[in-house]
Amino acid sequence: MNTLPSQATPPAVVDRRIEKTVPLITPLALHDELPLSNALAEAVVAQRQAVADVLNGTDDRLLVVVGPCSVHDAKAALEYAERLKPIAERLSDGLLVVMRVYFEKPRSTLGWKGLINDPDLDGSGDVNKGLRTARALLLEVLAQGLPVGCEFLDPITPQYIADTVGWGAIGARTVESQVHRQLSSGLSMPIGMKNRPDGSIGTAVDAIKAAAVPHVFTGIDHDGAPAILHTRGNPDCHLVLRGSDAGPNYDADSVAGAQELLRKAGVAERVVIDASHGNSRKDHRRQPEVAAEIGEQVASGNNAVVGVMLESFLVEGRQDLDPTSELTYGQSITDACMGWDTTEATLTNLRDAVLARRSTDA
Ligand SMILES: O=C[C@H](O)[C@H](O)COP(=O)(O)O
Ligand SMILES: C=C(OP(=O)(O)O)C(=O)O
Repeated sequence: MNTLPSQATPPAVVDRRIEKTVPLITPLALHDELPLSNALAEAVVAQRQAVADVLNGTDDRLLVVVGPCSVHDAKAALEYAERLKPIAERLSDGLLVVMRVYFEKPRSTLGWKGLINDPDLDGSGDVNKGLRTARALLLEVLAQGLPVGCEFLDPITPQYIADTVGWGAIGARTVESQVHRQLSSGLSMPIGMKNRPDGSIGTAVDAIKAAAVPHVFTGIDHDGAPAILHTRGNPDCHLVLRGSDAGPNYDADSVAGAQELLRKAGVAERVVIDASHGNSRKDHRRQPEVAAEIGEQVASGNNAVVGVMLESFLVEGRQDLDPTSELTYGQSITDACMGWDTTEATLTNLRDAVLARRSTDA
């Protein structure tokens, strides 16, 4: 459906490159359709507090954000959640497991932008369907008893799903953006700020400082009406080291360097390390060894390492989105992921590292 510009605006100057506009469901309508029950809302509040406790060191476990690079098939993501839940429970003496349920993909140039943007995987861009599918899946994962982690990319979509999210990320490509820092200052959950793709950690530290304080910016309210949002500031933002185009930054010296930057900036010295992306040089087979090295730092007593991120799915590797062939069930269509067996072993090693750190601290 095309909308018309205001009578007062000469058509020659408006929307010259907008092909069409389609009405977007309001946040309220989506929440009414797919409500978060009181019981699940209480769970989300508790999950966010649990994440904050790990970040603040009042809980000595490791936060582990693990799951597919992106969700393209809700059924496979739910099967992943069903498998993850018992492992998360078994390892809960050392790990706080959050399932990575990523719906928004920031692209370096072009590519599929995630399930919210394009749920039919064909460029048709049915965002209303994407939001419905995403929210329904988030509710199902929560019902499994797992906290969820999402990247926030589009500044409007949080109004539709953020009530279900226990941990969020601002990605490497947007961490310098004022829009994303302002957004983070108003989000209700802890937010990980990733180092920039070129390796700049200072930019993520700046983002942590910027998001910690109140901001005023424009957005939409729950009714979908344009609104001026006044935020309170988010004290739970933290650094995520994800390596860079030039190579990894998970080694002990890089972590010490990052701690120094955080200390100088006057923010908490806590670091989550992403074992994928630049840290695995985008080779999923390296993630277990990266996680093992992170585990060694943890086991040797480094309390600044508070979390690990892993990209993992039912089937290892990745596949191209090719309209002429069937997709392999449970395999990533964005970055390559570890497979299920490797994931379970990697999580177990990380738990053992936490137990070793605990015995060193005792
Ligand atoms: O995590 C996912 C990707 O690394 C990110 O979306 C960038 O992907 P691209 O470089 O293939 O666009
Ligand atoms: C895009 C991602 O990571 P990064 O921002 O570190 O590239 C991601 O985790 O999906």
